[in-house]
This record gives sequence, C-alpha cells and structure tokens, in this order.
Amino acid sequence: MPSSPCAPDHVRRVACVGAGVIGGGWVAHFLARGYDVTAWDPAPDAEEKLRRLVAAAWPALEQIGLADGASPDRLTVAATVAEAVADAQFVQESAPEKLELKRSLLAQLDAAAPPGVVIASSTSGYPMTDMQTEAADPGRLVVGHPFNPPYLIPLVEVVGGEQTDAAAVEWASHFYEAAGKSVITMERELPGFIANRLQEALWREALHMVANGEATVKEIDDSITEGPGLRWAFMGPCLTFALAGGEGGMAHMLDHFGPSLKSPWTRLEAPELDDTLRTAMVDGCDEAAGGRTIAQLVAERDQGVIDVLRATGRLPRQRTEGTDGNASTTSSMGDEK
Ligand SMILES: NC(=O)C1=CN([C@@H]2O[C@H](COP(=O)(O)OP(=O)(O)OC[C@H]3O[C@@H](n4cnc5c(N)ncnc54)[C@H](O)[C@@H]3O)[C@@H](O)[C@H]2O)C=CC1
Ligand SMILES: C[N+](C)(C)CC(=O)CC(=O)[O-]
Repeated sequence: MPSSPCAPDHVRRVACVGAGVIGGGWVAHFLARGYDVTAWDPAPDAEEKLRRLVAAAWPALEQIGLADGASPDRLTVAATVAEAVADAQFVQESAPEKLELKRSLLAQLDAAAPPGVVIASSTSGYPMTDMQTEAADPGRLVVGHPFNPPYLIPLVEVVGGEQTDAAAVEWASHFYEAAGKSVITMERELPGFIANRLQEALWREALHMVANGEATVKEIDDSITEGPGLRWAFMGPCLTFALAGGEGGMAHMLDHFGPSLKSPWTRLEAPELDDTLRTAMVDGCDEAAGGRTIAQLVAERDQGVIDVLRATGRLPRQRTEGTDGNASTTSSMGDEK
C-alpha cells in the first residue's frame, strides 16, 4: 500500500458507500464533524432516505454540538460508486452483510479510490482476511466496526486482515479519533470483534428464552434496562463483577461464583431461527413498542443515549437559563449542579 496521501487529522473529504441504517448514520456523523461527504447507494430511493435520516439525526447532533461549518448541505450524492470515491481521503463501506458482495465491492472501491487512501468496512463480523481476497491493494483495507447509531455511539472497533498493512490500521485508528470516535484497535482478528462477540452471546440466550416460552421480549428487555444495563453504561462487565466480590474483589467473586460457571445456565449454540421464533420476536417487539413508530423510537433512543453520555460525563452538561436570568448547569437527566 502506498502511504496515505493525507494525515488522519487533515482529512476533509469522506466517501460513504452504502447509505442504509449504518451508512446513513456515518454520513450524519461525518457531516456533524464538519467533513464534506460524498455518498453512493444503488437503491433508487437511496438519496431521499439518506437525506431523511440525516434530517432526523440533526437535532440530536445540534444538541451535542456541531463542528464549525458543519452542515447537511455538505452532502453530495454521487451517481456512481467510482464518482463517490474519486477524490475521497477516506472511504467507509456500509453495504449489506453478504460476504461475496463485500469482496467484490471492496475490490471495486480499491480500484476506484486514490492510491493509498484507507478503505474501512462497517461489517458486523466478517474478518477482513475473508473480505480482502479480490482487491489489488488489500493492504489498505481495514474493518471499522461502528455501533448504531454511529453519530452517537462513540465506539469503533478497528482491525486489519492478514494482508492489511499495519500502517493502514494505525492510520484508520487515528482518523476515527480525529473524527471524534472512541477507538479499540485490535491486534488480531476475531469473528464478531469484541463487542459483538459479547452481544451475540446475550442475544442467543434471549432467542432461546423466547423460543422456549421461558421469558417474553418485554421481560428480556426490562431485565437489562432495569438491571445490568444501568451499570454497563459506565462500568464494564468485568469491573462490575469485581464489585460482586465485596472487599475481596474479583478474587473472591471467582472463588465464590466460579463453580456456577459450570452450571447449565447458558446454551451457547444458537437456536433455529424458524418462523415461530421469528414471529414471536417480531410480535414481542411490536408489543414492547406499544404503538410507537420506528421514527419515534429512533428519536427516543437518540435522546436516551445523549442523556446517558451527559450523565456519565462524556458530554458537557447543558447550560440553561433560569427564570432569574442566571445560567445554571444541569445534566439532561435533570440533576441541578
Ligand atoms: N444495522 C446495524 O445495527 C449495524 C450494521 N453494521 C454493518 O453495516 C453494514 C450495513 O448494514 P445496515 O446499514 O444495517 O444495512 P441496510 O440494509 O440498512 O443498508 C445497506 C445499504 O446498502 C445498499 N447496497 C446494496 N447493495 C449495495 C452495493 N453493492 N454497494 C453499496 N451499497 C449497497 C442498500 O441499498 C442499503 O441502502 C453491514 O456490513 C452491517 O453488518 C454495523 C454495525 C451495526
Ligand atoms: C445487530 N448487529 C449485530 C448488526 C449490531 C452491531 O453490529 C453493532 C451494534 O450496533 O450493536
């Protein structure tokens, strides 16, 4: 791979290829950070959907603070994939999770993007080694795995494949940091990376419980939002469990609860995703939504994430004007400071 033509913190032009839930979320993030963004997506209604997604995300982005000059007007939708990446200084691919499609698209992007420009895939789980097989310059291809919505959830997991240059992984990590993300750079490939490997274990168990009629969708969701989810926003599962050992910390926790690891609590193998389970999950989620539309749920989720980021000190607290004209600082969860 020729070295990147641009330092990570000098990037101004980003291309986003694939503009659905995640590609659109990346577009909103990069626009809010003041980049010029060119997007491409083959769907006939892609531009309309993309501009709608950006418009829906913008109030949340204004709330957390826009970069100087940031504007949805700095989005261009290209007519072809080659046009989208022709003068890009970084490319984020967010096409459907199909291995053959990723392989040929990444090869296409590699052929069309300027030499040395780093190309990242949003894949949720494919190792880059399996996706870079058809590219002429696989050295510049990395995974940059985001979390939904990429414009609010800070984490990006960055990892290369067997043919990726270490310099491309390092460049991508620095670029995402400059673009306001929180980066975990992985030394080695792992299917599902770190966070999805953890999420999938929980998800498999949820599906087993619904399939066997052991818990409802609502009970599963409440068990996390009213329970461990509250701790996980600011303390990970390992440190949280260290506190389960009291003054003895993790050592006591392991001595105390270690034997139960061998109890048959978990099933690990995924259940068959048959029609009955699919229907139970879809109906259960409709019931949990209680009549709220997807757009309403997205707005609710965005506000919830902003509130959590504020409450845990990862966003500045809001300035509010009191009736006496004095400004006070509050978290968006309302605790006056
Ligand atoms: N949905 C999620 O929560 C997350 C998804 N991802 C990853 O992001 C990627 C995209 O997933 P979503 O946005 O959820 O899917 P999506 O279905 O919402 O969007 C995919 C978009 O790709 C477009 N597309 C179809 N063929 C294409 C091609 N040949 N080239 C470029 N674009 C093409 C489609 O028209 C569509 O707009 C996947 O790799 C997925 O694993 C990563 C993190 C979270
Ligand atoms: C559902 N998903 C596996 C595609 C989710 C992710 O990859 C990350 C996220 O947003 O939780």
